[in-house]
Amino acid sequence: MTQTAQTLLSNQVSLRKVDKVFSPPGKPADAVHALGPIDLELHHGEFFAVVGPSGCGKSTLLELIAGLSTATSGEVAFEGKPIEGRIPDGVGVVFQEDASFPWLTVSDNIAFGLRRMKLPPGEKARRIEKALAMMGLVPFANSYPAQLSGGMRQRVCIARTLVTEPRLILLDEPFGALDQQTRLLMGDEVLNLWRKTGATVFLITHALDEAAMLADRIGVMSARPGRLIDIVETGWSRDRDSRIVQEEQFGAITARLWRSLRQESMKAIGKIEAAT
Ligand SMILES: Nc1ncnc2c1ncn2[C@@H]1O[C@H](COP(=O)(O)OP(=O)(O)OP(=O)(O)O)[C@@H](O)[C@H]1O
Repeated sequence: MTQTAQTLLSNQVSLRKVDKVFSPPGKPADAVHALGPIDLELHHGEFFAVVGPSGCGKSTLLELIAGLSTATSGEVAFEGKPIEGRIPDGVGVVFQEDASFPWLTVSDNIAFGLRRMKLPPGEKARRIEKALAMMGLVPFANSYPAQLSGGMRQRVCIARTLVTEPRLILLDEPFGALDQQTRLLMGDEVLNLWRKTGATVFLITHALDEAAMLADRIGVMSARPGRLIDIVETGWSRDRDSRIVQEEQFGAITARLWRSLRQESMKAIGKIEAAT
């Protein structure tokens, strides 16, 4: 096999020279160059996190991979096919805000993830049970979101994505609204589901410690327009959990992330101050 063919096989997502400019119609002076140029390959089964200063284009990057937004130039592909204007089959997305439906039970919230899939009823029930079990929600299957904590509601949202059995899971700051201890424990949950499903995970986070604990590789973005200025390999084993935050290597990784980010974050804050 040629090296190019091998690279194509091992890369699940590929971004080539991708730029995103938001241009309000009829107002060229208000165009915002949000991102790019970006080149990035995500490997099958890896855990990739992205950190970057506020407003640098992290969510924009995730939306391009999710097919929720279209690149102004360049190519974005999932499993060798261009991503065009819709979430590709095999991709699941979880957003920061609690997106559970208050009028549905936990079970029905999870079933909602399957609404567009034609599955035999037995298979539907099997997947819902599996997702409930994987996210520790079995005792709450008939509860309503209002009866759950914020962390549990976010688990419901993750379970709703899991039922589709995605090969790539996109997480946009999914624990941003949770307290620090719950975030660490949710990190363990996500590591567990990453191991059990074998899916690739792409996580956007503003928390350097979260990226350092969870990811195999961490992409560091510059201030807007966001480009990748560093990629840090953590070197953790696949069976890691939140206890690694006590390890020396953990401190070294977060220190390296901060070294790469500090100046970019100051630029981002400078821009905010200049604009206000
Ligand atoms: N639909 C849009 N129209 C115009 N500008 C947009 C749009 N979406 C995002 N932007 C701008 O693009 C830039 C990048 O936004 P994005 O939300 O991707 O950044 P982010 O890194 O995720 O931010 P944060 O860390 O604050 O969540 C910002 O300047 C934002 O205002």
